[in-house]
Amino acid sequence: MNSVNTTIASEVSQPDEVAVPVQESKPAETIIEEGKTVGKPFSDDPKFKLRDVEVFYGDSPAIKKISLDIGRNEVIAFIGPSGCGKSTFLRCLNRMNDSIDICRVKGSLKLDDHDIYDPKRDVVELRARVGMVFQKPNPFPKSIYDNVAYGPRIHGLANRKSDLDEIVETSLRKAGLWDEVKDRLDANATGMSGGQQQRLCIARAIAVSPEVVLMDEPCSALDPIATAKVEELIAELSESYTIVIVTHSMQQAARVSHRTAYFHLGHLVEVNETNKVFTSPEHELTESYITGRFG
Ligand SMILES: Nc1ncnc2c1ncn2[C@@H]1O[C@H](COP(=O)(O)OP(=O)(O)OP(=O)(O)O)[C@@H](O)[C@H]1O
Repeated sequence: MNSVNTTIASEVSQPDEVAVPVQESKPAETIIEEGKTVGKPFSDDPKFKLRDVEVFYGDSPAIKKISLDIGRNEVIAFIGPSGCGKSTFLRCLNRMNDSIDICRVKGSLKLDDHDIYDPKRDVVELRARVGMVFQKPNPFPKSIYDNVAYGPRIHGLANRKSDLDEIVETSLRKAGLWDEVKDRLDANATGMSGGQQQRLCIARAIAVSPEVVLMDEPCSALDPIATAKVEELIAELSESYTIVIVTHSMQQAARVSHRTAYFHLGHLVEVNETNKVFTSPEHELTESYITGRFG
């Protein structure tokens, strides 16, 4: 999607050289202002409007007053060092954090102007609208067909077998998997390759016609060829869906996303067009990260 020619230092392997860690000049905490994000965190036509979001695990803050809009049909990548809160923030968008007893979420989180955390909200319906693909492919130990048909069945999206067949085929086609599996829809999904399993999980997520797909490091367990297929798929899906992707690969963020958000110690430090983040970041912490000084 974006062709970024800048060298992303931390991803270039130089086998003959010994990496010398470069010290940050100032501690990160001293150059982050709580609630202040540089760049362009807001959009004219937001799908998600997130304001002053804080997340705590027990008494420990994991997300500190983050405000961000996520646009309709935009692909936004969340990047940052391990433990900076990317996954925690992502999981707020469809209340996946609800299953963690010690997790508390504060602030205003709206999807199409409706409160995501409204106690009266139907969380099953929310998760159908905001689907999720996880780091490790997690197909059900059922047939390929039943994996994709599961969501439409429980949400009553197909009255007749022929309608269900059509949803299964369309979803597998959108996930770029139909040709590989059309002759073995009854085979168990656990017998597929890792890359096929991940595309099946994407087909399963889109079978219920979501508006948003959240992806938490969807390629970290895949080889480069399977990764390329999933990335192609993200580009195609972005025509119909809003996509939020957490990735450790800056190359991947550069390839697939329109905007990139850089997180650090629970803060959203910078968000901007992806090209800008990787060629001329505004914040010194973003620059340190993308040039491989830490992470
Ligand atoms: N279930 C949990 N219970 C307690 N603390 C948690 C839990 N999940 C995450 N945390 C803490 O919250 C902070 C943010 O974690 P999170 O997993 O969101 O970061 P991340 O940026 O996604 O990290 P990574 O890139 O390593 O996946 C970390 O300090 C982490 O230890």
